Amino acid sequence: MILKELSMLTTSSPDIRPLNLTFDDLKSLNYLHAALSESMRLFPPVPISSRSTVDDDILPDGTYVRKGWFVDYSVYAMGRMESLWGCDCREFKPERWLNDNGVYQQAYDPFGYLVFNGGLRLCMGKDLAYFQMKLVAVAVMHEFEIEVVGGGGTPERMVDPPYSLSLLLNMKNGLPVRVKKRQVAPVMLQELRMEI
Ligand code: HEM
Repeated sequence: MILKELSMLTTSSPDIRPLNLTFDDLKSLNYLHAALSESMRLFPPVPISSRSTVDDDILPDGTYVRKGWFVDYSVYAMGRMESLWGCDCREFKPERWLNDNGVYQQAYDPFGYLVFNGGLRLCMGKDLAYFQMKLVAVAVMHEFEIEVVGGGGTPERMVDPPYSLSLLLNMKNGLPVRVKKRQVAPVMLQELRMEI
């Protein structure tokens, strides 16, 4: 699906010329945006977070916390909760982020998706991060064919390489892939006159 979406940008650019992209082109990649959100739901780059209380308090569910206590929450576990995502919560399904017209929509409950935290402490680089991820994904997919080595699963089944838990979520042994260079010119970002 991502390649199909990408091909809509490439039809006007023969392979020998650079693929000229604008910010609006990147914005229009709804399926890629959804696939990134879905990847981070299952594999959040910041998998666990912690807060300490400045005073005695009572959490919305009635849990009592004393001054100086730590309250941790697992973004990784939240991304796999049936109560938040439904019975297909363990499936990789970018469509859950798209409305009937295929346009990206935010998660129903923004506090159920804390990949970039939420509320007043929402990550200030969120939009920039999506922009960078989309740009890199487009550039790589345009120029290379990538095949996961060792059977990474089918589109219906979630690819689940082993991860090691730390402050950031790292793949334990990396993800071996076979890379084949395609005979195409590189991607250019028009506004920045930048070759990716
Ligand atoms: C996929 C990429 C990224 C992820 C998953 C991410 C995630 C997060 C998370 C979870 C927090 C909350 C930390 C906390 O309060 O415990 C945060 C805060 C923040 N992030 Fe990001 N981030 C990403 C990229 C970026 C980028 C590219 C920038 C800047 C260029 C950025 C700038 C910030 C800043 C300034 C805060 C502090 C916001 C505040 O506390 O008011 N982040 N990010």
